[in-house]
Amino acid sequence: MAGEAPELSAQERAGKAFPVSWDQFHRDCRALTWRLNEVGPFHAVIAITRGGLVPAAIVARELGVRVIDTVCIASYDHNKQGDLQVLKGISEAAMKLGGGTGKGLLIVDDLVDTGKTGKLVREMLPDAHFATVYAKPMGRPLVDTFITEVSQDTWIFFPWDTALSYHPPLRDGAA
Ligand SMILES: O=P(O)(O)OC[C@H]1O[C@H](OP(=O)(O)OP(=O)(O)O)[C@H](O)[C@@H]1O
Ligand SMILES: O=c1[nH]c(=O)c2nc[nH]c2[nH]1
Ligand SMILES: [Mg+2]
Repeated sequence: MAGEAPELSAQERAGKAFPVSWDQFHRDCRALTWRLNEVGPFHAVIAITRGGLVPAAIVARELGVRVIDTVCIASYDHNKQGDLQVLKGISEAAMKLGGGTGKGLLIVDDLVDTGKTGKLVREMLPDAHFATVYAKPMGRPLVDTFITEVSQDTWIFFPWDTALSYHPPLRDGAA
């Protein structure tokens, strides 16, 4: 309606920014794998797409796991969370490897925020190990292993979503 303030996106509501470079992300994924190496071995990695694909590739490479499956879930349209949509479920072959409950499977995602995505996948694989690179407080209880916690009012900017651009000096009012 005319005159109404536009609804803020999740990213705008977050307020604080946590930009992550490719280099930092690779290091954080390696650090995550050091921890996961103590927990495994794992029969397969289940990547929550799309964000989980990048850490899943790095973690699987480091752990020597060659079976990788996806569970395809969409929730944030750009940066606003809508209803969760399962676009593709876990394959029969991966389900079999996890004995139907996910035992010995490793679920990987880039982050947990509200925890809605993680909760849905945990329900599909209750005995799997769930790992994320980053965690916000609301989603943290759902995760078995993660590397860095950021506050709930922080938006994480991943390298595949961003590009280098000019940033004005602080004294000119830049955040
Ligand atoms: O804990 P939650 O509040 O559920 O949010 C976390 C999820 O949100 C992002 O995925 P998104 O749905 O944006 O899709 P994408 O991975 O394809 O970018 C992120 O990759 C996590 O999967
Ligand atoms: O790029 C992203 N950064 C975030 O902090 C976030 N939270 C949910 N979904 C997200 N996507
Ligand atoms: Mg995702």
